[in-house]
Amino acid sequence: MNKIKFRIIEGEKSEINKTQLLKRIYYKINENYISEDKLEELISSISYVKNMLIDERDFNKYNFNIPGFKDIYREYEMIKRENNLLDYDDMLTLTYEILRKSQGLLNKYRNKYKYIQVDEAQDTSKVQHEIVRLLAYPENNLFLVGDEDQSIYSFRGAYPEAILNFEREYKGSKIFLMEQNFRSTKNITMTSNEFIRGNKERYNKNMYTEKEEEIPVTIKFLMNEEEEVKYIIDEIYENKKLKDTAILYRNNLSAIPLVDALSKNGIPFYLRDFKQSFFTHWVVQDITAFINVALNREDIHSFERIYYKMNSYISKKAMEHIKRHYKGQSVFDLLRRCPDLNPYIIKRINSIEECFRILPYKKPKDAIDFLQNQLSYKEYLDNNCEKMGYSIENINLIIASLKIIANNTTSITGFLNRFEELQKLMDDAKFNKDKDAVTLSTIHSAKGLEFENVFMIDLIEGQFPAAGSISDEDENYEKYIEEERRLFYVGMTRAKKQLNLLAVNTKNQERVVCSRFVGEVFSIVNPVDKEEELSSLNSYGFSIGTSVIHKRFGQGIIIDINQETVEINFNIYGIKKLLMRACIEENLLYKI
Ligand SMILES: Nc1ncnc2c1ncn2[C@@H]1O[C@H](COP(=O)(O)OP(=O)(O)OP(=O)(O)O)[C@@H](O)[C@H]1O
Repeated sequence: MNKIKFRIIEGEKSEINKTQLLKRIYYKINENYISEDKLEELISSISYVKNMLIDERDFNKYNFNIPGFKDIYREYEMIKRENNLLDYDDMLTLTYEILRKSQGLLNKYRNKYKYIQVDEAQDTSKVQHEIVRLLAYPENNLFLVGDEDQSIYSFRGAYPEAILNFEREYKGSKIFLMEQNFRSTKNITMTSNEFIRGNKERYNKNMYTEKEEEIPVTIKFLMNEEEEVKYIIDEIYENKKLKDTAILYRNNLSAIPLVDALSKNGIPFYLRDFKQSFFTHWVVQDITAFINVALNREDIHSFERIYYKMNSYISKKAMEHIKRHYKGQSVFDLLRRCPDLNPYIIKRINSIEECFRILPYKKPKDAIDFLQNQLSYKEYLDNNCEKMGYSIENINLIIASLKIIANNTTSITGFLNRFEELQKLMDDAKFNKDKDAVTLSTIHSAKGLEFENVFMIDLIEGQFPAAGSISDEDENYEKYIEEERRLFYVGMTRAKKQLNLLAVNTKNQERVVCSRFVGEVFSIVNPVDKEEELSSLNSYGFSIGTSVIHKRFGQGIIIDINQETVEINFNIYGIKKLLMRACIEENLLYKI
């Protein structure tokens, strides 16, 4: 038999590295460098295709938000095939292929393993389940342990349906529900149990605990992100149990203002799995380049990064010209000496230089607003983000995080220094793992962990559920929301004694809508008798001016009401007229 030697391309140390290879292919196909977050998305998408056993011909049925995805995928597969390279996902698909083709090998392994046990079955992918199915047949001595309510990796191919369809797929099998919770107080167990019932794709479990009720689940609506951080710090000072406290968030970016505030207050923290990609993100690099040019008009490298991102009408040819003649002078002086410039362009160069002259005198946060508006960087982002495959919501979140750092500094040099300090603080925080320190983590990374005291923060629509690439008109929207609800549930069930859910009214000075999931928990911890609610409604329950949360439309204010209908001005969806009885009977509307 011919032996083929395969090489694995995973990990930084491998001879041929998967990420390097994908970066190269992306560049070849798109003639553009791939950013860190896009690279992550590309890797997940390839994993998804492999793990879900998706045929290339069906790619158009899926929403892969990566320019040239099909061509990148083909090229990646071809290079691996021609060079006998494998990534981790290929190890699964290849195993599956070999076992299907070679009856001899399949029999060998079937005989070798009489009993098969699978843990974390909710995170097991379709191809993994298919391999298990082949190996277990015909005895089917198969035992899966998992919790479909904690399945949070479907974006990279986890396949919880295998648990849900188990009895149908394996005739004569049995399901045992493990309903006793040994971790959390009664308050937390009952609230999270009720909450996850909002999902349909699940076994109907009745989680219970023999622990005491203890502290009720707390929901706080805070004015803004500064108040949110202040609230957490005050609570931590009161409790002082650093090691037993975790602050959990949906989006890695939420860590930035936290780190800023915790470090200033001398509270040690351990940062799980933070991706430094924030600091190297192209938007962050653009903004620092603007500031660098403002501080030093001779900084040609920073200028080259941004000259075409500010509506300057400076051509590539002019840029090449100044690079050729550059000897450490001001880029603006050089620009004015370019040949063939018309008076309009010269006027434009002068006005841009004036903006860069003013910028250092502004407060750091105003400086970011200024470069966005006066130097038209915002317009550049608005016009180009979607074209380049980035969601503008995400880009705005990144800018909002920068503004929070900026807001806590007094000069733009102070801002740049703090920015560097934060990078170092976050880098060093990974060494605090076993120290007496508060844990900061995304919910994804907190899976499997537990803490006495848990804060879930930034619980606002757009962040949780995240503003994904999926619209609410999409047929898969409900599936998407169910996955987000499971993630919320994973966060809630990390808490042993105290669970604090925090939402803000404004972020980056803009009104935001509280997460629908907070609304759902709110109605669980503040139950109302429906009949009583209906009769009080007829009199004074809800009235014009009452602030409400609607499960579907988020936060709003009642502007008109009668016995049958209620008219609400929603922050995001505008004015809607709804049937009062349906809102109450289906638990859709809550006062806040
Ligand atoms: N039979 C038991 N008696 C007492 N305590 C238990 C028992 N089983 C588990 N525990 C405790 O309950 C907590 C949760 O257990 P464990 O982490 O094993 O559960 P899990 O199902 O993996 O949870 P999750 O999937 O939510 O992370 C731990 O603190 C563990 O020590």
